[in-house]
Amino acid sequence: MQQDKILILDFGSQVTQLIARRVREAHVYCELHPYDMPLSEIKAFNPKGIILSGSPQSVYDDANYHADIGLFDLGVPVLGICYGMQFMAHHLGGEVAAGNQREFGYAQVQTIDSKLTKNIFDEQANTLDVWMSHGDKVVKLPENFQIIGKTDSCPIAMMANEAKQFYGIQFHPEVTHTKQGKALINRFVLEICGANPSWTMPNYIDEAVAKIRAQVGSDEVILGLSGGVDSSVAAALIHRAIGDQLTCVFVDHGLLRLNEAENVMTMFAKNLGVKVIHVDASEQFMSKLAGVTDPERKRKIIGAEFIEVFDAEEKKLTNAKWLAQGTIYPDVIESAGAKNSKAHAIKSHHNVGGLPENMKLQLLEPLRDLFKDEVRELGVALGLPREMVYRHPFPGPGLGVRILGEVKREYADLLRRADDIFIQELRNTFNEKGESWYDLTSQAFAVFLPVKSVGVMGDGRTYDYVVALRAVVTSDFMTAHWAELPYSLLGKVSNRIINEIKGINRVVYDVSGKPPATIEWE
Ligand SMILES: Nc1ncnc2c1ncn2[C@@H]1O[C@H](COP(=O)(O)OP(=O)(O)OP(=O)(O)O)[C@@H](O)[C@H]1O
Ligand SMILES: O=c1[nH]c(=O)c2[nH+]cn([C@@H]3O[C@H](COP(=O)(O)O)[C@@H](O)[C@H]3O)c2[nH]1
Ligand SMILES: NC(=O)CC[C@H](N)C(=O)O
Ligand SMILES: [Mg+2]
Repeated sequence: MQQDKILILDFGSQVTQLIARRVREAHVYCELHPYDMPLSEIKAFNPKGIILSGSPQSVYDDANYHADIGLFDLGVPVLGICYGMQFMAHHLGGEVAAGNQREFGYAQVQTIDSKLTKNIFDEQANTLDVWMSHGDKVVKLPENFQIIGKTDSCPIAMMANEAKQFYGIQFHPEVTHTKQGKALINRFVLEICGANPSWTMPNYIDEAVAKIRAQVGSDEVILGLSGGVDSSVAAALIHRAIGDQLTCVFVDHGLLRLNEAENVMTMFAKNLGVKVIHVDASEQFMSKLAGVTDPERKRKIIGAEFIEVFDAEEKKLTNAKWLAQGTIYPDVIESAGAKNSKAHAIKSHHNVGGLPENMKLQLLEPLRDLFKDEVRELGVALGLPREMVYRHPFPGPGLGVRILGEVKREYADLLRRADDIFIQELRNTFNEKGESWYDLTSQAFAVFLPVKSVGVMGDGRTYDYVVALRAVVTSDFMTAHWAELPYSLLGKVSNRIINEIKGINRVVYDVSGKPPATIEWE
């Protein structure tokens, strides 16, 4: 089935990804492309509508970001958001100027009837509660446009050429702070563009299965299974498509969570009938890591060892031509961004993603177009248990980056148990709305500090290790707040860890945000 598609041209706003999220939530497929996508490619994409994003730039600057204005002649509806609106105004004969006052945050827009705002109001007729973030504004309308919304400080807050179905809005409908934002995007996508809301997970599964079958034919596929969300969902999807042609390799580096290996094997091999090779490489990893304390060296060693193990397993398969990976859409967008970035390398992230080129395998990445929550929805639709699909992410190097300094089996064993207690208590403690603290945090874990402190237990002196608890709330893992866990929960976790695990006599809670700290300690 041919999906209707919306094209989003990205002029570099911080929140462009959210536009894509909102369109997908309306069950319409969309893709995000750089603003300078050539017109021929835009035509070939055949969008039902185009959305122009916001931007840090100003349209009247020489260095402005310039999309091909031929897009206004394609006969498809266009929605310009913030810079996108200013771009539309600037190129269709209107005028944009620097405002004398930056407008940032909440504003109320008084609307005038238009197709874009039809039926989106409940009782408070004709006012929108919106989030603004701009310094420039449209000061003169382009020809055949009319004002469809205004605020006190921004007389042209919304504009439209209804005949051509061009709409410009100065605020950001994609952020949740804009109360009717979702409704506005739905109006644009479903009513104005007339896109068919056929982007649903069951439809997606059928399509993806057919595509995987066509792509791999009778070849064998190999996949690194971590027990995390992305590789698990990829495995389930590919298994649905090609059954036993898929072989998963699950590497136990000795730095996994408590019972992880058993859980992964039970679920995939036993319950789902997926072929999984369980490689116990813990000796190999531990001996390579012995005596190494530098975080970057540890990461490099773990990465290189992963490759060794993987390479060796691949050689045992006779007909493997494909390497499957759980790459998801934010990975694709971020790595495109990273190519032009001059950003500092803070840590080398390791997964099997950096496999050596001489493996000569072609990449199979069936989740490339999906956001994380869509991947989760897909996992549930494929029959994976919710508990696994809604897990916190777990880094490839595992406990290796959560044991500070030298990694020892003894430390890993203590840490695994402490971590398990923390996670159990998060899962079993709820806020007043009945949500578990596990679900209220984005990632939580324990960290092993190889320092000893003095304690007293049962009238005797102890001299044991320290464990730090880390829990963060974040939507993108690029920035994060430490989670404000209830003291009673922290108290219970601390008590249990110290009482149940001989060797740990002190528990501390990490109250650092990212930045300046990172989420993992190494
Ligand atoms: N222990 C492991 N054995 C085999 N492959 C692994 C292992 N750890 C990581 N990988 C590979 O590295 C990839 C990237 O890891 P990453 O943690 O980013 O994703 P994930 O584990 O699938 O999902 P999540 O983000 O939920 O942890 C995985 O998809 C998997 O293919
Ligand atoms: O697959 C991975 N391989 C890695 O090497 C790695 N290092 C950090 N992380 C995860 O990335 C997110 C951000 O972590 P940091 O704030 O510590 O950089 C957090 O979710 C971390 O758990 C990794 N994931
Ligand atoms: N968020 C935006 O798109 C801002 C656009 C433009 N840079 C302005 O300040 O008005
Ligand atoms: Mg993982």
